[in-house]
Amino acid sequence: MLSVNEVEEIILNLVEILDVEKDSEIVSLENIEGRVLAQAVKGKLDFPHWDNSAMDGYAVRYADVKDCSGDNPTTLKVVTEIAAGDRPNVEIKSGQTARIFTGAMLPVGTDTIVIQENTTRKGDEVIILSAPQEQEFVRHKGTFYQAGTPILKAGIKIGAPEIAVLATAQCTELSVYRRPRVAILSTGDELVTPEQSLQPGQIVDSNQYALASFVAQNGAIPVKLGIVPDKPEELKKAIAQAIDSADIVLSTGGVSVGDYDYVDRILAELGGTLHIRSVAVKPGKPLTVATFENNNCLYFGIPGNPVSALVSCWRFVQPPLIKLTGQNNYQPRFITATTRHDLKAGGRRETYLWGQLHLVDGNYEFALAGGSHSSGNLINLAQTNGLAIVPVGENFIAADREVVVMLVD
Ligand SMILES: Nc1nc2c(c(=O)[nH]1)N[C@H]1C(S)=C(S)[C@@H](COP(=O)(O)OP(=O)(O)OC[C@H]3O[C@@H](n4cnc5c(N)ncnc54)[C@H](O)[C@@H]3O)O[C@H]1N2
Ligand code: MOO
Repeated sequence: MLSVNEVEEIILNLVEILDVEKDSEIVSLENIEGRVLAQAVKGKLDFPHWDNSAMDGYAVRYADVKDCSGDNPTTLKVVTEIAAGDRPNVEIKSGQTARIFTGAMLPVGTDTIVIQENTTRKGDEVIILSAPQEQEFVRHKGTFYQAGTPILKAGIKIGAPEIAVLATAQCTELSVYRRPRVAILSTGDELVTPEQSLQPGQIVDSNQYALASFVAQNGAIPVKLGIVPDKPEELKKAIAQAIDSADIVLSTGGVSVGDYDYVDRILAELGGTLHIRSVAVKPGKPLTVATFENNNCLYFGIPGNPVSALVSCWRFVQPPLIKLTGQNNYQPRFITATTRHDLKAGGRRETYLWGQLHLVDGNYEFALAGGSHSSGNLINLAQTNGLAIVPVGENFIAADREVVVMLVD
C-alpha cells in the first residue's frame, strides 16, 4: 500500500499549473473577495500620492525648530490651517508654520511635523517646546511604493488586506483565475437526504453537505449531484456526467471491497487510469484517484464513512484543489504541539486523530476530541482545527510529548 507522502506527491503531480490566458476572467473589485489573482498587480501612482502628515500638529521648517527645548522654546506664526483633503495654497516661510491634521498634504516650505502634544498654542502663534527629528511624522510621496512597481503577486487569494491595497491603488477590474467546479455525489442505496424520514437501516447523507462546504471554503464551486444508488448502470451514468461537467469529482462510498463497491470498476470502464486504490492511512484507507485521457477531470473516490470522508478531503483533496484555484501556497501546514492526552494507533497506517489546538503561553497544545475515534462518529469531529499524526511504526504517543499536527481550517 502507498504511504501518505507518496499519495500526496502523485496527486499533486496530476494537477497542472493553470494557464493565465485560458483559465482567467475579469472581476470587479466588488466581487473579488476569495478569488485568486491570475496576474500581478502594479500600482499606477506613487503611494502615498503626496507628502503628508502622519500626526495632528504643526508643519514646520526643521531649521526653525532644530535647537528648541523647554528652556529654549521657539515661537512660530500660524499662517494657515490644512485638513486632510485640503490643497494648501500658501508657502510657509521661516518663522511661520501651518496647523495640520493627520493625512493632510504638507505645504511648500515645510519638511517636518511637530505633534501638538509638544506645543502650546497662543492665538495665532504656537510655541514649540521640543525639537523634533528632521522630517519626523512626514509620510513622503512614493515611500510605500512607486508607480509601476508590483504591489500584489499572482497566485494569492484576496481577502480584506489585499482588497484595501487594490482599492487604494484604484484597481477596479482584475484578472483572476476561474473557480474550479467540483461535482459531489454520494453513492449508496441506504442513503436518504436530511429532509426525508428515516426508515430502519437507512443512513442520512451527510457527506454531500460536508463536502460541498469544504469545497466552497477552498474557493471552488460545489456542484451537488445528489445521491446515486448502488446500481452499476445508474452509477456509471452519474459518474460519466460528473466527469464531463467538472474539474474535480468527489464521490463518497463504494470504494472498499464490498459486493456493492462498484466505483473503481466503473472508472476503469469509462477509460479512467487509476493512480491510487488505497493509502496506508487511518481513517481513509480506501481512496481511489483517477484521471481520464479525454478530459482534464481529476476523480476522487472517497470512503463513505463520514469522518474518513472529511479527513481524506483535508489530507488528500485540499492541496490539489487549492493548486487548481491557482494559489501558490497549496501545501498542507503542519506544526509541532504538545499533546494533552495519550494518542493511540495501530502502527501499520499513518493515523490521524482529530481534536483542537490551543495556544498556551506561546506553545501549541493538542487536545484530543473526547469520545470514540471511530470513522463513523461524526459528532466529535465538530470544532476540529487540527489532526494529530501518529506515524507508521508507532502506536503510542504519551500525554505531554510532542506530536506533529496538521492544521485544518
Ligand atoms: N472487508 C473490508 N471491509 C472494509 C474495509 C476493508 O478494507 N475490508 N475498509 C473499511 C474502511 S477503512 C472504510 S473507510 C469503509 C469505506 O467503505 P466505502 O467507501 O466502500 O463506503 P461504504 O461501504 O459505501 O460506506 C461506509 C459507511 O459510510 C456510510 N456512508 C456512505 N456514504 C455516506 C454519506 N454520503 N453520508 C453519510 N454516511 C455515508 C455508509 O452508510 C456506511 O456506513 O469500508 C470499510 N470496510
Ligand atoms: O479507513 Mo476507514 O476510513 O478507517 O474507516
